[in-house]
Amino acid sequence: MSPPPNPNAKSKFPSHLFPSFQASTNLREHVATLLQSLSSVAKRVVVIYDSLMASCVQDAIHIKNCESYTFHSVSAFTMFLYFWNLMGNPIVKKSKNLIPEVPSLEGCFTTQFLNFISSQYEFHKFSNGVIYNTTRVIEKPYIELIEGMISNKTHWALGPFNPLCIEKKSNNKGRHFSLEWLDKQKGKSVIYVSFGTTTALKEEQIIELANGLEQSKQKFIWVLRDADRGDVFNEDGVRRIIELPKGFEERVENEGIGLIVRDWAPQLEILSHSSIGGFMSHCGWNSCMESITMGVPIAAWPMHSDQPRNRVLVTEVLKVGLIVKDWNHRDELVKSCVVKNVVRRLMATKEGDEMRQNAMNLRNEILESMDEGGVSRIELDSFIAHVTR
Ligand SMILES: O=c1ccn([C@@H]2O[C@H](COP(=O)(O)OP(=O)(O)O[C@H]3O[C@H](CO)[C@@H](O)[C@H](O)[C@H]3O)[C@@H](O)[C@H]2O)c(=O)[nH]1
Repeated sequence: MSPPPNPNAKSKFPSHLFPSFQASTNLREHVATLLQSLSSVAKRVVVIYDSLMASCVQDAIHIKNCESYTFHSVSAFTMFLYFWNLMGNPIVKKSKNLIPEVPSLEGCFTTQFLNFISSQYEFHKFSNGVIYNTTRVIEKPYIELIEGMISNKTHWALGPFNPLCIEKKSNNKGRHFSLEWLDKQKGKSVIYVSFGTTTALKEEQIIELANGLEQSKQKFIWVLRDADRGDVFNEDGVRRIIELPKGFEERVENEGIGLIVRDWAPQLEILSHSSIGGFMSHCGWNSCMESITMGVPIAAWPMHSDQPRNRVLVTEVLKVGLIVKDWNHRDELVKSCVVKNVVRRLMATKEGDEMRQNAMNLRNEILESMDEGGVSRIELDSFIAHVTR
């Protein structure tokens, strides 16, 4: 049973989810039974498994017509750095200017979780290939560096896995209230603030963020929710009522400045809305991909895991974002004046316009890459041809 998230923990890493990771290792026998039964009725059984569940799939190697492919749900940039660091940072040819300085993993994970990752990685040797939720349009150099380092496997960049075009419903029936609110705002005038599914902020930080958003005088939608629990369907137990500064919510909503969403928000639909001009994000890789594919620049506030390194990719390599939280000062509060300044820089300056343009250029390149003959299309076709050969 996973405990609830702890917003006051020193590390923002969601250790409360660890029992779920451990529990997943019990699936090995069930997976093996399933694969055996499928293998007797199919020409080939193809398993694509999350890299953190490699031990569950280890028996696939003993099934003659079964193949397994590791899926990494993080950026190729962070995967490259992880492998490269494991190998002792060897000199890599043609890597000049490609490997920026990045934070160490200190403060990113718990030791318990790092040990869990290592215990799963020893089973990757059994996989027939590796899949990434990325595209060569944005991470070609890092995929090529991985290919150079791990040359005994084929690597496929099959992302982005999120839809690139979101159809707008013809009427408002069943549409989320945040989208209706966005319909009334000017183009690219609203910043979307959300920290994914694994972050719970402490009260003082929420107050600083609220004040900073209000002082920025920019419009915003803020998804104010705690990290998911291990069992997202379990409604039992006390949930935190997240307090905002007195009168804040009524004031910003009555004045039409901002909107607070206290539950699950339709992130992709929000990001694809023409009124959105920026995304304050923890830099979880799905959020980064969704933001880039919707042409929205990022105000980067990494919390844990791969996020501090994704921050480097977003702000320094791709140049589609600004830093809110400096990882060297991760134990300090982000003050309201910092929030105010970054939001204004992103939403209301020429520098922000340039980043919006950079993000839009990447979006367009990604869209083109999915057309016949484009790099992403070729990669997907190559994977399909491989598993259906
Ligand atoms: O109200 C919400 C909150 C989240 N989302 C979606 O939930 C996903 C969140 O994913 P992500 O941005 O990657 O953040 P985390 O949930 O924190 O993801 C974990 O997993 C990622 C890899 O899959 C890592 O990169 C992160 O560091 C790790 O925290 C995205 O698809 C969002 O669109 C919503 O749609 N509505």
